[in-house]
Amino acid sequence: MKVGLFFGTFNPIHVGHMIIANYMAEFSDLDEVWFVITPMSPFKQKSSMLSNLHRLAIVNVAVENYPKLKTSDIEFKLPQPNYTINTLIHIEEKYPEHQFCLIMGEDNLKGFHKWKNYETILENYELYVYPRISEGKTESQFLKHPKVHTVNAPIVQVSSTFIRKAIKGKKDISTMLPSNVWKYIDEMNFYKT
Ligand SMILES: Nc1ncnc2c1ncn2[C@@H]1O[C@H](COP(=O)(O)OP(=O)(O)OP(=O)(O)O)[C@@H](O)[C@H]1O
Ligand SMILES: O=C(O)c1ccc[n+]([C@@H]2O[C@H](COP(=O)([O-])O)[C@@H](O)[C@H]2O)c1
Repeated sequence: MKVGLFFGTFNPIHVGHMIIANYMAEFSDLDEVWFVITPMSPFKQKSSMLSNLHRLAIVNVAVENYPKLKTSDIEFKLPQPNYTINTLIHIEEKYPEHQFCLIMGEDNLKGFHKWKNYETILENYELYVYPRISEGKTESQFLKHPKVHTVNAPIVQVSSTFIRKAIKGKKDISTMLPSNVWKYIDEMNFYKT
């Protein structure tokens, strides 16, 4: 089976993430998309971060009605910050029967040369890149690379930061999260203080 790995902190997961995962699962040759919940992303500050288990629980709620979308907690036991190359090695060992690819926004591809062992990643894994509005230029070595595939998924400009702030500000942004996720977050009183 061909599996696309979508890495993120998902604090919380929102419709922007869901639409990309759904589009990849339905309109590319990927059989499944796995959300890999990252305890600590190498370049991100931990601001108002829910625990790993709570973020995983929210993503589990989000995917419960989509058989092609799954979650992975493989990074929970790996050293932090979580470098994707380490996770890929572990996931290959755990699931030798699957072929793994990376799902990445064009914004992340712009900074990909800063990732740990990015050359090794590119040599060994296909990258499924979706468009995002962002500053700067994507290096042509990446855009032209035979392992990089552009997938024309819709652009949705929502972020977890926006959602956290909006919930704290008592705004009703329920349309920006899957409805069962909104219900769960609301019941658990996440991000309200
Ligand atoms: N609206 C969106 N559409 C497509 N991709 C997104 C969107 N928001 C985030 N991503 C990408 O999804 C991956 C995981 O996202 P992440 O969990 O960091 O969410 P985020 O919304 O960027 O979070 P935060 O606002 O807390 O930084 C990252 O590679 C990120 O660039
Ligand atoms: O491996 C790296 O060097 C590396 C550097 C930056 C980001 N990543 C991965 O990319 C994911 C998205 O990154 P971010 O910073 O956009 O949240 C994050 O969850 C990490 O798994 C990985």
